[in-house]
Order: sequence, then structure tokens, then C-alpha cells
Amino acid sequence: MSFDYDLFVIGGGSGGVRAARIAAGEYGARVGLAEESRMGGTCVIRGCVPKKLMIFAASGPGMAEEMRGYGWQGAATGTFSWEAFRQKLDAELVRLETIYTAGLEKAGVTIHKSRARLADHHTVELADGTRLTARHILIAVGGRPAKPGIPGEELGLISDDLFLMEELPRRALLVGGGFVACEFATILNGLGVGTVQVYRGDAVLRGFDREARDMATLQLSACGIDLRLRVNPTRLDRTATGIAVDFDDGSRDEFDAVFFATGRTPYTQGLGLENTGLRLTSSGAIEVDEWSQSPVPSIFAVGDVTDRVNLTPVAIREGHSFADTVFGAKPRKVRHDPVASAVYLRPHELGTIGLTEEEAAARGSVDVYAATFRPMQSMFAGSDAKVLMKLLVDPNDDRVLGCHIFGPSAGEMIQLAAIPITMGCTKADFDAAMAVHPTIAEELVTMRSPARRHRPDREAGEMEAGQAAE
Ligand SMILES: Cc1cc2nc3c(=O)[nH]c(=O)nc-3n(C[C@H](O)[C@H](O)[C@H](O)COP(=O)(O)OP(=O)(O)OC[C@H]3O[C@@H](n4cnc5c(N)ncnc54)[C@H](O)[C@@H]3O)c2cc1C
Ligand SMILES: NC(=O)c1ccc[n+]([C@@H]2O[C@H](COP(=O)([O-])OP(=O)(O)OC[C@H]3O[C@@H](n4cnc5c(N)ncnc54)[C@H](O)[C@@H]3O)[C@@H](O)[C@H]2O)c1
Repeated sequence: MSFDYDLFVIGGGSGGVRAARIAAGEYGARVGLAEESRMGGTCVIRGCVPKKLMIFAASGPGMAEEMRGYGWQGAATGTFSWEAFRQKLDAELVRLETIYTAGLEKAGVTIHKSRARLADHHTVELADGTRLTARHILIAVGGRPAKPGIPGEELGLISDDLFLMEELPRRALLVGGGFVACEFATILNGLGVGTVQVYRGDAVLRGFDREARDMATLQLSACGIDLRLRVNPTRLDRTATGIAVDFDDGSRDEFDAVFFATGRTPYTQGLGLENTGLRLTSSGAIEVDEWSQSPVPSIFAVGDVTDRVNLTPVAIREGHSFADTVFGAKPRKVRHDPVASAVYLRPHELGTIGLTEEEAAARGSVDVYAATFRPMQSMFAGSDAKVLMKLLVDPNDDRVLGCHIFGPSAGEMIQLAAIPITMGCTKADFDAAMAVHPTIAEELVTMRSPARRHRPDREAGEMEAGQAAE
């Protein structure tokens, strides 16, 4: 049977673009790619890139404050112009989009600026009804923000909207305690928007190391965000002056804008799954094996639509490995553990890799090397902001199980720590490295004795003894 393409990719985001470029450019495959919106996908157009630029913009007031502490009397940021920033941001995104498109074209990929859906195991249908066949189909359609399902939620915005606002709200509500909610609260607060964040739990960033979560939770409040914990919105109503929100603690408040950052779901809606034998997992993701292959042998899926680890470098690696495996005769699986990540808060970020202290203690014995201190730079300026450096070590083989950093540029630090930790290094390997002084990161190689030790058998025994005494 002959096909129009060797590979058809649905979705021009992180995973799809990489897979298409490698399959066509390096392995000479005939590749078509459909993108219904802007090339680059979530990360480039409405995620990592614009978000991080906004984090930089939002750092202004904190930097000015710190400089006043260094004797720069009257140091101030001036007035923030959203319009000026937006113009520069838009131009930057156009530049990146152009680069992504040019990279695909140079590799010989045929771009279809259209929505696509699956018609059968080897056929996709474009929005104008054109049908194209391919030996292999790669689904790389990403995810979409999910709203919580409360009355009036259509009045609320999603993360995509922040990047398109004509003007900044005076007062905004962020709903959620995950990556997006915490980063967006940091941005809005830093840009001078009165920011309220509500989260249903007792500390933001569930799933991260508890000690680091507590520090992030404290910092959000300390930097001026009105963080309300154990609170959930129950309904939204439009008023003459804004959006009124009722909360489950009985309170009511009014905002100019409400952002839902309540998670994302795989974007499989209208994808024609009913025309294939594809299965969805309980979270609505396309089920794939370790080769990103679905139960239908001709169809593969990568990135957020598979809901494995929803980060850009992971989607890229999955797309690349798929192309190497299927078109390059270089079988390559993606290792999804450990994966480093960072939450870009201000002044301190959270960088993390591997097990949390709670996970490590549940798994077995663990020695916790942890240091909490005020770093030289901000302390001199009069700030109380604290840093956390933490290494979790298996006492049986000295292997480093996890690393958690809460501090300035923690994202940069964790990227470097991720190299030895991914290699399976030991605490002795860290100790063997000479410190770079004076830095914050030197703490990683100078922590001599554990701050605490978890021994599950002993803890269980102690608990039993405690219970017997009661
Ligand atoms: C606000 C925000 C900030 C983030 N920040 C970070 C960060 O700092 N670091 C990090 O690592 N990750 C971050 N992420 C996550 C990261 O953006 C995603 O993990 C990554 O973009 C996933 O890539 P993907 O290829 O799976 O999907 P996407 O990048 O979402 O690409 C999917 C593409 O498919 C297109 N599409 C969908 N359906 C169809 C269809 N039927 N036909 C044609 N085209 C279609 C979409 O328009 C989109 O362009 C962030 C996410 C958000 C929302
Ligand atoms: N810096 C980064 O790397 C970065 C930044 C942003 C997003 N991302 C990726 O995108 C993904 C999505 O981010 P996200 O913040 O949207 O999702 P998330 O899953 O990290 O957080 C969702 C938050 O919404 C809350 N929530 C969920 N349903 C709710 C409901 N019905 N009512 C009230 N609260 C509810 C959850 O408790 C949680 O706090 C992340 O998991 C991450 O993989 C990464």
C-alpha cells in the first residue's frame, strides 16, 4: 500500500515539531504536520517562554528594593507599561514561531495550517475535508486548561488569556496551588496587580517536598499575595463593577479578573478517536507503551496528550526518541524518572529532582542533609528570605535519591545537580567536588552530617511503643 506520507504529525508543539524535524531532516522521511494554531505550541506561544519573560518583568520591584539595601538611595522600577512589554513579547513570539516554521521547512516537512482528526489507522482528515494517508501517525496535540465545573465559571479566564490581555486587571483572583497558579500569582503580584490566590489544600505545590512547599507557601504570602488556604470558589457572578466570587468558607469578594489554574487535561476532544482502536487512560490521556506506541501499531503519541510527565523537555525527548526508533533504526526509550523541574517564583524559585523526603521515607531508610539559611546577597539588603538546600541519601548505598532547592535561580542550580543525580551518583561524589565560594550552591557539597535520619522500622516500632503507652 502506498501512502501520501511516511509520517503525519498532528500538533506543532514541543513534541510534534521535534519528531517531524528529526524524521524528515535526519532520516529523510516524507513528513506532513498539521497545526491548528501557532507553530511552537503551548511552551513557545502560551507557556514556558512568555511566562518566564513575565517572571523576569515581575522581578523589577524586588530588584529595586534589594538595591536600596545596597545604598542605591531611591532606586525604583518606575512605572510598568504592560503595553510596551506586550509589544516586545508579541514580537519575540513571532520571531520564535518563524524559527520553528523555518526549521520544519528546511527539514522538508510539509506544513498544513489546519486542524486535523483521525479518520482511520492510516488516514487523517483536515478541516477542509482533505484526507491524507500516512504509514505512521503521531498524535502530539498537548493538553488544555481545565476549569473546576462551578456555576459562572465561563466568566473566568485560563492561563492562555494572560498572554493576550489588553490591559492588566487592578485586582485578580488565581484559583489553584499548582505550577501555573503559583507562577501566575507571582507574575501578577510583581507587576503591581492586587493578587488573591485561593487553594483548597494547606500548602501550595502538592507533590513537591513538604519542607520546600512550606517555604514556597510562606514566600507567596510574604511577597504580598493574599494567599487564602483551604478555600475553594463555589460560584462566579458578573456585577456592574467586576466578577463576584463566592467561596466555600462563606466569604464573597470581587475581582476584575479570575484565572482558573486548576490543572490541564489531554486535548483529545474531536480528534476522531472513535475511528480508531485507541484507548484512553483514567486521566483521559492516550494510552501508549514505553515506545510511545498505542495499541494501534501505526499510531504513536507523545507529550502532554499522554499525561506522563507534562514538561517541555520531556515532550521533546519523547518526540525525538520516537523518530530515532521508527525512522532511524535507533531504538530509544525515554526515562521518565528522575526528571528535574523548577517552579519560577520570586524572589526564590523551587528546583527539584527525584524523591521528596516523604517519598524517600516511605520507601525505606533515608538520611536527610538539609540546610536552611539567609543567603548573603538578600540578607545584606535586609531581607529575611530563606534558602533551602536538601539532599536525600540512601544510607545503604550512599546514593542521592533526591535534591530540593528553594532559592534564587534554583532552576539553574537543579539543572546542574540533575546531571550527577541522573547518573546515579553518591553523596561521596558530591562531597568530592570542591566548593565554589562564596555561592549558595556550595552548600550542596559541604553538608557534612544529616539533619535527620528516617528509619522506617524504628519509626514504626516507636509508633507502636507510643500507641501502647497511650
Ligand atoms: C502556563 C504554562 C507554563 C508552562 N511552563 C513550563 C515550563 O516553564 N517548563 C516546562 O518544561 N514546561 C512548562 N509548561 C508545560 C509545557 O508547555 C508542555 O509540557 C509542553 O508544551 C507539551 O508539549 P506538547 O508537544 O505535548 O504539546 P503542546 O506544546 O501543547 O502542542 C500541541 C499543539 O497541537 C496543536 N493541536 C492540538 N490539537 C490539534 C489538532 N486536532 N489539529 C492540529 N493541531 C492541533 C495545538 O494548537 C498545539 O500547538 C507550561 C505549561 C503552561 C500551560
Ligand atoms: N515551571 C514549569 O515547569 C511549569 C509551569 C507551568 C505548568 N507546567 C506543567 O503544566 C502542568 C499543569 O499545570 P497546572 O498548574 O495547571 O496544574 P497542576 O496540576 O500543577 O495544578 C492544578 C491545581 O489546581 C487545583 N485544582 C484542581 N482541580 C480543582 C478544583 N476543582 N477546584 C479547586 N482547585 C482545583 C489542584 O489542587 C492544583 O493545586 C503542570 O503539572 C506541569 O506539568 C510546568
